[in-house]
Amino acid sequence: MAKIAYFGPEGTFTEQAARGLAADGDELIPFETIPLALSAVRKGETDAACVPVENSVEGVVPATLDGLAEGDPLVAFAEGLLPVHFSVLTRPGTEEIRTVASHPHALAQVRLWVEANLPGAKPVATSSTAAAAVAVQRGDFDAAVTAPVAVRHYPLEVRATEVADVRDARTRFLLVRKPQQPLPEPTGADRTSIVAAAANRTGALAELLTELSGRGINLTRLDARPARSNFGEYRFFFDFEGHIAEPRIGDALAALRRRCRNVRFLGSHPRADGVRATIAEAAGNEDFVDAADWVAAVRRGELA
Ligand SMILES: O=C(O)C(=O)Cc1ccccc1
Repeated sequence: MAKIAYFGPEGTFTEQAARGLAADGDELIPFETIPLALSAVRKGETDAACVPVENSVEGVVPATLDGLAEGDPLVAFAEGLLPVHFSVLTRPGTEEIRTVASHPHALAQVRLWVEANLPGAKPVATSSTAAAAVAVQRGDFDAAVTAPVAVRHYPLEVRATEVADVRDARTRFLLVRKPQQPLPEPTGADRTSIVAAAANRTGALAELLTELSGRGINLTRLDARPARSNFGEYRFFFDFEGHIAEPRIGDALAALRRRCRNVRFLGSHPRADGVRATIAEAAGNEDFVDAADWVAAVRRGELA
């Protein structure tokens, strides 16, 4: 039985994702912000934390990327994918809707709907979609844009369901934990994540990318975030197909480390969508093993 911190309060999309990833009997504990959920697992108060990482419409969740790049290391060991459409909740009997509250990612995904259906209503950012429901219940705002499950937790009225400007929007969530534990086994449909503070000089990022492309490794995401300490310096977040246990990925990670001392491993785990890695010609694991065996044989004086 594990304890899992999640980005709450109760009724967030992240709670829904955490329930999908948790085992029977696991205890789910809400935290008001992403940094607080990450800090719970760092301090050992929980065994894992569930946080959103990227959305197909709005892109990355900056608090998660920054929270994983800084502080004691954490590694992702599982991921979940949720379809994202929203419900609009009000206090029962509300007639005029002047303010619409939600997490910024949610507001960005219902902007057209709000303009068309609640003209003149002012969007207000809250820490999460469920925090917006709490604020509406308290009387701070008129409407909340929430996950469909939120209405089960808060005594509010559903004014609209299936709200989304972009159909088929999806959000990816991670389960992270401290690194001193075995990594999940490779499955052939895995994702590896790293963050690297590339040097501030011509070609530094291109060199890192070339190490991956030269080994036929397909990137699934590349993001830059400010390093925060020095204006103009950036950290680069790479997600790519494959698992560190594979020779071809191990070889690439060693090369990245050689080029950039400041590289942090953020996890290798199965992909939620089950998409298998594309392997380029002469870049399969057996090619790397065969090449290393050949060098070893030559060194032993057995071949030329
Ligand atoms: O606020 C929430 O419910 C979250 O879990 C973050 C979020 C916000 C909008 C879309 C997906 C996830």
